[in-house]
Amino acid sequence: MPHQEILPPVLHAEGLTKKYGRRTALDGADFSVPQGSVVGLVGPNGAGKSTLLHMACGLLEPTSGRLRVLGERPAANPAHLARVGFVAQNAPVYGTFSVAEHLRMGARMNPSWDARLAERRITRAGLDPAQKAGGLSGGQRAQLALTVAAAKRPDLLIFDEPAAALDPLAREGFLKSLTEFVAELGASAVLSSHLLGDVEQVCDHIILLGDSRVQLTGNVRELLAVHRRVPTRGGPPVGGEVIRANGEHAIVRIGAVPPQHAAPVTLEELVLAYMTRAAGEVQR
Ligand SMILES: Nc1ncnc2c1ncn2[C@@H]1O[C@H](COP(=O)(O)OP(=O)(O)OP(=O)(O)O)[C@@H](O)[C@H]1O
Repeated sequence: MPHQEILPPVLHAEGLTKKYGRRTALDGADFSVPQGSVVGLVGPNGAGKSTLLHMACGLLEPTSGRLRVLGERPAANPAHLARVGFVAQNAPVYGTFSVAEHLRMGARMNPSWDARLAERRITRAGLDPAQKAGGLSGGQRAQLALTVAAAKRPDLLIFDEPAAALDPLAREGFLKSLTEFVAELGASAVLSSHLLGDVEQVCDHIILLGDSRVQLTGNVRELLAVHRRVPTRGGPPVGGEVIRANGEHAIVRIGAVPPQHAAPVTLEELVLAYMTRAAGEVQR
């Protein structure tokens, strides 16, 4: 049998907790995501998404618990730092530097810099190398930030709300580039987003945060396979755990004997059901 290397999870958390003073941003999070995944990190405002991403990049230390990125402590050493590319919220770039200067700076700072990949991508995105980054549109800026993060050939790309401010066309272009980069590099990616359509389009794994806790996590296809929308006309649904009952339907996590008249759910319905349940628990 050929030797198969077992890769550590791209992200692995046990009891991961972050407090800012008395405020708890993340409370005892447990999850594990296999390498090669594209992970959607979703949840309402203030759920702890940026906090989690900043811990994964080593910008913040957990208060307690454990987080491993590609099998090591976040930013454990320069070699590990080089394996992770981070694009912060609003795709920050240096306004007075040209596109070409961004690439030169990237080459100087990263030993693994792939100049050909960077130049090819800049051309494909239609960016003028001589243009100052301050004059780029939001979509162009996002493409530049993505290229700079990806040209160091990381094993993991992390994005904090990468497409939030982009119009639908620019967003589509950005998500297409992201998917192509991930495929070309053979990398994993984590992106936080409020846009469930984007998550559905590019992610094969989700982590849903709500009320500072993990409400749902797993492979999207597997999660969709074990949830159903069930009519509530004939009384409360049987055959599973009711996640959310809403007027005529309930979203149910199916048990050993699936409920009758059950229909498949979309990722949006699933996420909304768990988010609503988490919000209800907070109000109680
Ligand atoms: N530096 C900080 N000091 C104090 N509290 C903070 C700090 N950063 C975040 N918080 C709090 O921690 C919680 C989680 O914030 P975080 O920014 O991680 O959420 P988020 O899910 O990324 O939100 P959004 O979707 O609005 O960007 C919030 O209650 C927030 O007010």
